[in-house]
Amino acid sequence: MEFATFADRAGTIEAEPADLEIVAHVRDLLADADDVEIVARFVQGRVFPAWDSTTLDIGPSACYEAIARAAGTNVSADDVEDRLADVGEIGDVAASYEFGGQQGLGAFTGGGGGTGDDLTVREVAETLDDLAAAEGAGSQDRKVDLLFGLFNRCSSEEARYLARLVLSEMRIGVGEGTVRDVVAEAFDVPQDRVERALQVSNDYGLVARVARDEGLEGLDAMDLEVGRPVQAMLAQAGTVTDALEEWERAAVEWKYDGARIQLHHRPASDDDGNGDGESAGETRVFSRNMEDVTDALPEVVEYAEETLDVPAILDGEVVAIDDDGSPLPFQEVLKRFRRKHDVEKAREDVSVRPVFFDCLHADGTDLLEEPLTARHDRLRSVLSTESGGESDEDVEGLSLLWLTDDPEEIESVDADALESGHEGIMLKDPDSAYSPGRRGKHWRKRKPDVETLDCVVTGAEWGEGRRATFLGTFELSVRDGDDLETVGKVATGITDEKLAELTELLEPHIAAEEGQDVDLEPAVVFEVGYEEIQRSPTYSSGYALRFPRFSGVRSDKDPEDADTLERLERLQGQ
Ligand SMILES: Nc1ncnc2c1ncn2[C@@H]1O[C@H](COP(=O)(O)OP(=O)(O)OP(=O)(O)O)[C@@H](O)[C@H]1O
Repeated sequence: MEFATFADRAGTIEAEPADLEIVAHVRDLLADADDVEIVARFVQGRVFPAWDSTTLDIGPSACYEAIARAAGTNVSADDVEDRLADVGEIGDVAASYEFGGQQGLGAFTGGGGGTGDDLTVREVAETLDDLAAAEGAGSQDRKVDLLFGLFNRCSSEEARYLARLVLSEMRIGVGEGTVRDVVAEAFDVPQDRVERALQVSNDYGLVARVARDEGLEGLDAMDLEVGRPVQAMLAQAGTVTDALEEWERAAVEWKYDGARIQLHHRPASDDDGNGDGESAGETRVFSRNMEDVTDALPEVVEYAEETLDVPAILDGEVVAIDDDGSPLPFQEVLKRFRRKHDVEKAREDVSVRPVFFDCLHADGTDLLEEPLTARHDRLRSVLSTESGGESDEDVEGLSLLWLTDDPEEIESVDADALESGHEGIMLKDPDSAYSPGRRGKHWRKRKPDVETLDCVVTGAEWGEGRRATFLGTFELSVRDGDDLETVGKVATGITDEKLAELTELLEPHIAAEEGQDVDLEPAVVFEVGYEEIQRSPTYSSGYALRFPRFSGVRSDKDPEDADTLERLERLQGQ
């Protein structure tokens, strides 16, 4: 499909207010697209599959520079930025220039430019792949060159959607749910089977292509793949009473105070069955958001290599421990989690150990549909280094599980969990399947402490005096659909050292500044405690947090994972 056609259809979808009509337009778009795999991603504003943590790694200013270069010699990146400040949206800005005819890479890549001649969605996808792959010295220049080459071949409308795609701001009203429904409709396959295929693959493009080319049979044949992460099953807050009432008995586990990991392991073998001799084996570790964190957690890799002798996908938590093996607070894990350099040194300071509580796949068999208790049994057997007869306590790295209908036993498990330095307990429905990406009622978390909120940091103020070089007084927001609404400001509970760290973290996300006030693009999530939620006209959410306290950065969460206005309202009503 030509990118011009895609841009034209995207424009129609964006202008359409009615949901049903949007679905019809997207359905026609997918049905007409030869490159349905790419179009199904682009229309959601995705360049890569949902499971793939590859990023373009190109900031707004590099994008402005590419636009400026393609727009002509009289335009600078600053002009683009100024226009953005006036117009407010990068798509409108890009569409306001005339591109093409600039000498440089665009001229060599066959584009006459400006008329949307023959740029295809595939060429855009391939160029963005190259752009993402550029690394090392000079890579930023190479990225700008590649992007310039694309813009230089764009008509205004193509440029509008290219700019938005590159900066993850597509926003034409097409979400995951729409694409899921549309794939079912467009290729005449049942919705629940599309849903299942999405759960195991996490790839809307692939599912669309398989549905089109291979129909139901192809979809049903899609399985989990070791190495391709699955969305984590999530929990709701809950009580013991509710759990026992609904399920009669509950599977009770400690709620380990660490960070979620998903381990994908394929052991090395002499022969992988393909008749082509040896296979090297592979271990990958993914975070809650499916980012590849393997290199940061060598202990987990070592554990897998020592323990597992069948291919497996395991779900668990990585916990930081002190020299005696006692758990350290969650923030210590996060220090290790995204560490890219000096991992060995970091490991000397804080070491981590994995604890696994679920098994999604073992030795060629997917287990998502199996009941929790069966998955736990399978987990025990894959983690057991000696054969047979071991209890959970004897198996290193296995989360303990109590199956009980006795509230007193649950209380005592809870007390032990807290005593051991963990967060409390999880209550799980023993008969439930594993539902990737769902925050369903089959998993419930029970935490003793007051609730905290995970808020997006949307603004800040430069400090005064000795704090003049630090950002402080952070503006907090919660999600409301696609919007962010403010709920308060947090300034307390933060040391100077922490402020310096937060400044370093937030400074790249400054979108605008006026005097001491700074607007931040949504990128960072803070966990904050508070005493009360009050109704208040001061903030756009209509609520204010009383005595908000900074408790940490949720670097494992994206703004899309932050708390919602709905949750705030619920908590306020309690
Ligand atoms: N035994 C366990 N079973 C499931 N999750 C566990 C367990 N122990 C610790 N956890 C952690 O608890 C989290 C479940 O809570 P939830 O689904 O609400 O995630 P969350 O939004 O990260 O919440 P929280 O801020 O409470 O960690 C899991 O993501 C996991 O990281």
